[in-house]
Amino acid sequence: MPIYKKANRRKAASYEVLNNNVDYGTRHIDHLPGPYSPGLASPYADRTDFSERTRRACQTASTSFYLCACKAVFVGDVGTGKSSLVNRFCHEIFDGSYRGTVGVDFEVEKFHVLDHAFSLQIWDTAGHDRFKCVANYYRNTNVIAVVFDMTRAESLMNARRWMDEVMRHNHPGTLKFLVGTKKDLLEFDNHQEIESEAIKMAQVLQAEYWSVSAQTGENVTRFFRRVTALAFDGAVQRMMEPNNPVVHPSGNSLLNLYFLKKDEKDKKLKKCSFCRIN
Ligand SMILES: Nc1nc2c(ncn2[C@@H]2O[C@H](COP(=O)(O)OP(=O)(O)OP(=O)(O)O)[C@@H](O)[C@H]2O)c(=O)[nH]1
Repeated sequence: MPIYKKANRRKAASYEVLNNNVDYGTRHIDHLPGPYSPGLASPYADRTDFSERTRRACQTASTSFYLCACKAVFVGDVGTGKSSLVNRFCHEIFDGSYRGTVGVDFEVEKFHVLDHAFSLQIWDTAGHDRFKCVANYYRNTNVIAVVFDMTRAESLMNARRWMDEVMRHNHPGTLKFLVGTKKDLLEFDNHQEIESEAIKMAQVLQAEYWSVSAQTGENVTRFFRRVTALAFDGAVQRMMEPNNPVVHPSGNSLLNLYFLKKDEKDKKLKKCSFCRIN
């Protein structure tokens, strides 16, 4: 029996048959997924497992906590494939036609990390200059993914500008990724060539590099699982440091209200240990 779901809340009014091969097990994470390539320099190269403190906090029977959603912002030049990447992961769909994002779109993906419920808010922003006003949404993000099109070198050159722009609004500890899309369109040699440039750029940006294809799905799930696990690890660490200034993880009180209302049951039973929301 095929599953039907609205293809995209904003972009299309049509309904598409979802791929029944969606592996919902990908939302359960009990080991920290590795980086794109273990040999590549990455600021998080040594993060190959959850930190001991996080594991202990999650395993201790007496520790019961509820983490607010972490926020991941996707930015990059127009048409680089941000929406396609997000839609491939969230809905297992790929649409070859192009419909530019208007302003900002967001998805919420629910995970179970080390047996704790955890949500990732995915903010998919428009690359077009006329939506520069969306910069307000860059605030208080936990993860920044600068997306470039591997078939368009200039989109890689612009990655620095995008990273600087988002980092102006954020803490230096924000997790940073540089993601090359449309891997399927490149021959092996071309891919190697652009990849070596991208790795240099990732080092400059102090970001972890990934190469993906929304068309084939290559590396998409791996990438999102890595992002989620690192964000979770960071959130648990911050939760355990009560003396640190509380930086609100999602940066949008209206959205938090929405999630809290949605999880009314959870709210009654638990309170967010990080945000101290009662
Ligand atoms: N072959 C191939 N095409 C892709 C891939 N990812 C995206 N595309 C195509 O590239 C075009 C732009 O993709 P979008 O996902 O809409 O790009 P975007 O970055 O969200 O664009 P804006 O919202 O305007 O910033 C579309 O025609 C997609 O089908 C990919 O991995 N492989």
